Amino acid sequence: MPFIIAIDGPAASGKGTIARALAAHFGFHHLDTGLLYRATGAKGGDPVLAAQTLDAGDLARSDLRSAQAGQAASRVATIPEVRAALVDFQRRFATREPGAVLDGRDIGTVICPDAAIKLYVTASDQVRAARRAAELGADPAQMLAELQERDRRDSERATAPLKPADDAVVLDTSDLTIAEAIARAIAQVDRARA
Ligand SMILES: Nc1ncnc2c1ncn2[C@@H]1O[C@H](COP(=O)(O)OP(=O)(O)OP(=O)(O)O)[C@@H](O)[C@H]1O
Ligand SMILES: Nc1ccn([C@@H]2O[C@H](COP(=O)(O)O)[C@@H](O)[C@H]2O)c(=O)n1
Repeated sequence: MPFIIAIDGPAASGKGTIARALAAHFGFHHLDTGLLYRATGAKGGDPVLAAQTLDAGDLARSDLRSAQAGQAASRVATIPEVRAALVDFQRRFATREPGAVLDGRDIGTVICPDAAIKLYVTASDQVRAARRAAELGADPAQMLAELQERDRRDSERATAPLKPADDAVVLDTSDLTIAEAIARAIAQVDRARA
C-alpha cells in the first residue's frame, strides 16, 4: 500500500519546498498539483477543455511560475468541471509505489482524504509576500496584494476551498528557516510511519 503525504496551504507558504524535500528524503514521487491549474489557466480557450486535454507539453511551459499564471490558475480553479477533470490524474499519481507527496489546496480534504499524514503549511501574509518577491524579483507590496487576492479566491470558492483538513498537522514556517521547516516535516512523517 503506497504511503501518501498530503500537503496543503496558502500561496508561497513553502509547500513545494517541503514537498520536494520530503519526496527526496523518503524516495517518494512528488506532484505539484498547482502546476495542473497553472497550465490549465495558461492554455487559454475553454478552461474545461484545457483541463481535459492537458499534456506534458502544457506542464513544461516556462511561464507557469509567474504571478499572472498564478492568478489565471486561481480563476480556473473555481470552476467545478475543471477540478473534476483533474481529479483522476491526481488520485492515480497518489497510488505510485513506494509513496507519493502531493501539494496543493485540496489534497487532504478532497483528493486524498485517507492520506497517511496531512500537513497544512502556512506563514504570515507578510513573510510569504517577502519570500515570493525575493524569488520573482518583484515588489513585496504588489506580491502581498496578489497573494491575498489569490488566497481569498481559493478560500471562498464553493468547490474544494482551501482549508486545513480536520486531521491536518499545521506547520507555520513564518519563523523557520527552510532547513528547520523540512526537519519538522520529516519528524511528522517519521511519527506517522512509526
Ligand atoms: N522556511 C522558509 N524560509 C525562507 N524561505 C522559504 C521558506 N520556505 C520556502 N521559502 C521560499 O519561499 C518561496 C515560496 O516557497 P514555495 O514555492 O515552496 O511555496 P509554495 O507554497 O509551494 O508556493 P505556491 O503555492 O505558489 O506554489 C520560495 O522562494 C522558497 O525558496
Ligand atoms: N490542489 C490545488 C492546487 C492549486 N490550486 C489552484 O492553483 C493555483 C496555483 O497553485 P500554486 O500552488 O502553484 O500556487 C492556486 O492559487 C489555486 O487556485 C487548486 O485550486 N488546488
